[in-house]
Amino acid sequence: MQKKVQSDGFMVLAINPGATSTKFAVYRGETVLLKQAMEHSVQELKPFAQIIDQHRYRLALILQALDQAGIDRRQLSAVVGRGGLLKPLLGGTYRVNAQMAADMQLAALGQHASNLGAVMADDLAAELGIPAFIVDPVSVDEYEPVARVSGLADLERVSLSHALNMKAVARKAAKDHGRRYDEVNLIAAHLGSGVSVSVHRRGRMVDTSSSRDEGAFSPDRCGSLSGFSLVDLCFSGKYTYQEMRQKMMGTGGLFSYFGTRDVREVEKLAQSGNQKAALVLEALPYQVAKDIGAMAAVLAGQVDWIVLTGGMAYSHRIIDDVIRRVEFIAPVVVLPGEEELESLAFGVLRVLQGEEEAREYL
Ligand SMILES: Nc1ncnc2c1ncn2[C@@H]1O[C@H](COP(=O)(O)OP(=O)(O)OP(=O)(O)O)[C@@H](O)[C@H]1O
Ligand SMILES: CCCC(=O)O
Repeated sequence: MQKKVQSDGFMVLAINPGATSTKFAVYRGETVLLKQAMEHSVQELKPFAQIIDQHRYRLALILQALDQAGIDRRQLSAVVGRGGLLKPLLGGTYRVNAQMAADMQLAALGQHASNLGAVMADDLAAELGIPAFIVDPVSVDEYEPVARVSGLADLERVSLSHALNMKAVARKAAKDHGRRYDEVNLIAAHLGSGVSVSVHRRGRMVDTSSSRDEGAFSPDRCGSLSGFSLVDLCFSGKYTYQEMRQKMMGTGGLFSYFGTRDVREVEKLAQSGNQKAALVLEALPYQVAKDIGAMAAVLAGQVDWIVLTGGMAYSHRIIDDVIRRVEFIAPVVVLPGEEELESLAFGVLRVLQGEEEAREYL
């Protein structure tokens, strides 16, 4: 496969599929040429039985947007997608190969919108004869053996998290302080539709919690629950297996209390005097702070910075309460939103420019 390079740098399309949105951007070198987020309504995605079935539909929307913006896709040097629920792997940039595409189609480790990223990138790259990549997928696993022990011999703790954004903001926080990611100790918390809290010890993400199955709840995920109560609910006959999984990730968290995943709507409820909303909005940062405290113990208190990121980091009500509870541990850096498209594109640029080797997925 030939490397296409324009006179003014490599041109990369980055694709970040979320549960209800597809974000994408085109970069020439480090300059962004086009950045868009398309929202998908529940109605729009209803015809697709499985999340992965949406890949052609979402890709067609991106190609339409490129045409409308006058961007010739034949000029692209590479396509990169957000990496999904793959086998556990080290952080870095991976070439999409047949094994990865097949694993994403099968969704053996579960359905997740990020599974679309590799498949969409691969589809377009194959048409254009250019390489497809993913960077720091949700299954980045840099745990040490001690972090894998769950306390029940049947089960092992797994590393599934918002690795892409947390590694990106951890790198940024280190760089902004004149340090390298691999020489500092950080705790990064991604506060989005899902919450992940992670420990970064000298460039490796050695422990995480994720509201998908552990730790703080989030706008639509329930996080840790009382084990006995959960088992009772599963066997109560009230819900099917699929419904219970949906409760853990999709209709849990704030959604289960208020029927919305939007923190701003719950904030409005609280401001209008709804006491339940005020209480649940107090519990969310309380639980995030508890996770951060636990991760500080992983580092034996040797924490350079705590970094808070994700959409909820725009909420003063939430973020100020987390800061109040954890600032005794280390200085807190707030980087609201996400750096995911940029991190995807820059991860690939490092490979195209020969600064880093692409990893092979086995
Ligand atoms: N300005 C804001 N103030 C308060 N909350 C906000 C604001 N902007 C976004 N949010 C909240 O952030 C959450 C979504 O965050 P984000 O956009 O990072 O998530 P996502 O990309 O949908 O999912 P994920 O981060 O789990 O991949 C929503 O609950 C939203 O209401
Ligand atoms: C699957 C890990 C990240 C998330 O909760 O979405």
